[in-house]
Amino acid sequence: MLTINELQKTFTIHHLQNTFTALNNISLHVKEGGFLGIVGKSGSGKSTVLKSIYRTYEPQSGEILFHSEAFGMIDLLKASPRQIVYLRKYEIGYVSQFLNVMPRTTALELVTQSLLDIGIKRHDAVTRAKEALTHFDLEETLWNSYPNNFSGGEKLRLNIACAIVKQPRLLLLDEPTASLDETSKIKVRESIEKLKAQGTTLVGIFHDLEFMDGLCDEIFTMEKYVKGEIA
Ligand SMILES: Nc1ncnc2c1ncn2[C@@H]1O[C@H](COP(=O)(O)OP(=O)(O)OP(=O)(O)O)[C@@H](O)[C@H]1O
Repeated sequence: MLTINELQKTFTIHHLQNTFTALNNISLHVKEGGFLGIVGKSGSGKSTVLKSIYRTYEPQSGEILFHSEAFGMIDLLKASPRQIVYLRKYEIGYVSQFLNVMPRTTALELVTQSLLDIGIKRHDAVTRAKEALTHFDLEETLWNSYPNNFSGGEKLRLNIACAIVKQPRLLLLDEPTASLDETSKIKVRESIEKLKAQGTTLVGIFHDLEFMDGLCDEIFTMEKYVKGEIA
């Protein structure tokens, strides 16, 4: 489903005129329906890998081969902006700790919209959106409120609902449970298990190794790259 070959990403800090390597020849593979957990020290490049797959970042070299339903085998680094927009809409989901709120869009409308975007009829979209919000324990009193004033945990649960409700073929999870309490974490785990059972392929970063236990099929450990050496 996803094969990364020799991925290299450097960042240039312009005001310091300094370029450093964040990813040095990363190669990994995730089979269809599998769950790969990425672990490693802080700053070792875990989020950079996910952001490169989602094409938020553009790596300098390497390949990210994704088995797309629409485009067949595609190198995400070479995909056109249109193809990336399509894949983000229909095939690849990304959940982080942060919510991109749309101005004057209520929580319910936000989740509904992500279903309307993929062609679900409004009536069904609203029903499924309500089910997702209920599942993630977002109080009904909040459904018609604007999320910019939500607490961190509420925003996060809304964010997860928006991504999961679309049932993407590949779901990238960038520490989505970081600020959640135990009960909410269990909800997220249940949803991930359900997605897995439906055949969704997952790549996730979780600091909480207990959370990953029994969920991941494989673990990839990032090694921090420092000045030409593996630290
Ligand atoms: N947009 C950026 N511009 C400059 N440097 C960046 C950028 N994004 C990440 N980095 C740097 O790249 C390195 C890897 O960052 P990344 O966020 O991928 O690490 P991580 O393993 O996910 O860390 P953590 O576990 O702390 O979230 C870090 O040194 C970070 O400061």
